[in-house]
Amino acid sequence: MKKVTVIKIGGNIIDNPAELEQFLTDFSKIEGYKVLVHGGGKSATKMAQSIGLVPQMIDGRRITDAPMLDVVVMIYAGQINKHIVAQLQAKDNNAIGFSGADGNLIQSTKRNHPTIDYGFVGDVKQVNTKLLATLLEARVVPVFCAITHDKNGQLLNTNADTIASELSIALSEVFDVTLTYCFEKQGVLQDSEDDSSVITEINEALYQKLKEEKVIHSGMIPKLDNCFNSLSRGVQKIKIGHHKMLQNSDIPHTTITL
Ligand SMILES: Nc1ncnc2c1ncn2[C@@H]1O[C@H](COP(=O)(O)OP(=O)(O)O)[C@@H](O)[C@H]1O
Ligand SMILES: CC(=O)N[C@@H](CCC(=O)OP(=O)(O)O)C(=O)O
Repeated sequence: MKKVTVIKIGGNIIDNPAELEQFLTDFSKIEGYKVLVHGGGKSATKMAQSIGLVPQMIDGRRITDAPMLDVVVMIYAGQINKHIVAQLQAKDNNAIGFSGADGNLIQSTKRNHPTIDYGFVGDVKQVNTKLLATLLEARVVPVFCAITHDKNGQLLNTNADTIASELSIALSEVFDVTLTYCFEKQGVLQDSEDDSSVITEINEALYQKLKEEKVIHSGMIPKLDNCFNSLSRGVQKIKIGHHKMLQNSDIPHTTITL
């Protein structure tokens, strides 16, 4: 089976131009088929606040009313996505930027929660694996933002960690997939403020224990939930860590196991 590397970067890297440039240099050197998924929650929050909107997150998901949807489409599918694509082109990677609406690559359904109105938030329903595989075989480097669609003309805001996970699950039907979540820390840490406390391997039992002890909290909870879901649905390998590990596998990081 051919291999694919799926990498997700979050808002803390994107918001720091020097870090982003360094990440893209490391990413551009990865050989073989690869897919980049980016978030940008931090930039969207700043932009929303600058025009008087009040950002609200529940369980790691942004409440997305119509004005907030306009902001996230502009920031994720526009500003961030196009800058990343241009920077990858400068590094001789033939990147193309996609939302889930482009080529019907990621179709989702509007979240229907019994008590919380998330607004225009989508849960992934289906990936166009065939088109994605064709793009990879044509040596395109797909760059996905956190916007999907419902196939009835409605754009939806979808958590970028979940997009990376769902794309990886879909690609596992055809490829041997390694999914890496890159962020500003070295991995899942015993002490979230101490980069030297990397937990090198974490399984579901250890995760539950560390969650109860509040060692793992906030954004790391949905990230790890996505990881265990992906592993149980066919993804071969999942890592969490700093992007330095992309070019140097000796750098400590966390490997997820079932
Ligand atoms: N045990 C832990 N180890 C590392 N990070 C942790 C841990 N527990 C909570 N976190 C938090 O999880 C965050 C990463 O999740 P998130 O904010 O969704 O990241 P991103 O969107 O940048 O990928 C870190 O910035 C950190 O504050
Ligand atoms: C529905 C939902 O919450 N969408 C996310 C999408 C961006 C994202 O996931 O960005 P990070 O990876 O930088 O956190 C949001 O708007 O924050």
